[in-house]
Amino acid sequence: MACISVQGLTASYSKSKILDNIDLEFIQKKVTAIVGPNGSGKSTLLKAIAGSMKPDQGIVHINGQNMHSLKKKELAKILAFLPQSPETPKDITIEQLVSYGRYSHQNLFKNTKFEDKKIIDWALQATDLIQLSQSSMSELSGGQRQRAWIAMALAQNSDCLFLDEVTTYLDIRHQIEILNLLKSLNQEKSKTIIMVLHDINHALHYSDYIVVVKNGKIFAHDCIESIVENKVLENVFKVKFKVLYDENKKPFIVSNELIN
Ligand SMILES: Nc1ncnc2c1ncn2[C@@H]1O[C@H](COP(=O)(O)OP(=O)(O)OP(=O)(O)O)[C@@H](O)[C@H]1O
Repeated sequence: MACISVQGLTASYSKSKILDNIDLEFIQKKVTAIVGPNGSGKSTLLKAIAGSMKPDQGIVHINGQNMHSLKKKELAKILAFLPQSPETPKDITIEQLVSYGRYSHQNLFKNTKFEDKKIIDWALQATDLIQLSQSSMSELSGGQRQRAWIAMALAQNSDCLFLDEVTTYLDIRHQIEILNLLKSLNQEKSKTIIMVLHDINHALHYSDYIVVVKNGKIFAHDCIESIVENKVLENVFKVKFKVLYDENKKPFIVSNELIN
């Protein structure tokens, strides 16, 4: 069953059309990686689907509901979106930033403070930020800041997570920690994860499906096995990939040769 269905999505900046009449269905409770060349429209696609950019045309349904008819708080309970370079507010601590993730769950009549605090602490723990929780966001390294934003998205505790290049700035250990965490949220808490990734091996290892974007269109959308079998990634990136398999029969690629 699709949890997010996109029909006829077209989006532009000023007068230049970036996304051209896109139809797409994301499968509920699965991990989908969006890959494609620089400038192909991946971030624009994520923004337009997540509602942070107004499309020219098209409709997005989430769990059968027209996304544009949902109030901000309702949408935030269903979907958390972490853009590529979020603007960091000055003079707030990591813990304060993460607590913003609870906004959609708070209301005037019900005291949810204890539950909120528990989830905020869990998100800080999961992103290895407990020791830094009282540090100011303006004093952090790029990777620490990125982890704080991830923690905020996790604290939102929504069904779907939309993440744009979530591993940017992270060292290899934190990259794997975050990707393992996302996979476990998918497997144990049935979260639907949709993430733009540049690292093809991460996409092959951590996702169930891959969407390939090229020139503002969907070039392919398939399971890992078919994407690899049909040499889709070679065709789109024009790079020769040698495909190897790990002990769990998961494919990974080695590449150092361009296709002209
Ligand atoms: N705010 C903006 N204003 C105008 N043009 C933009 C803006 N953001 C992106 N673009 C243009 O839209 C096109 C698609 O950009 P987008 O960021 O969606 O691509 P991408 O596939 O995510 O790229 P990358 O892999 O480099 O992050 C590019 O040509 C880019 O220059």
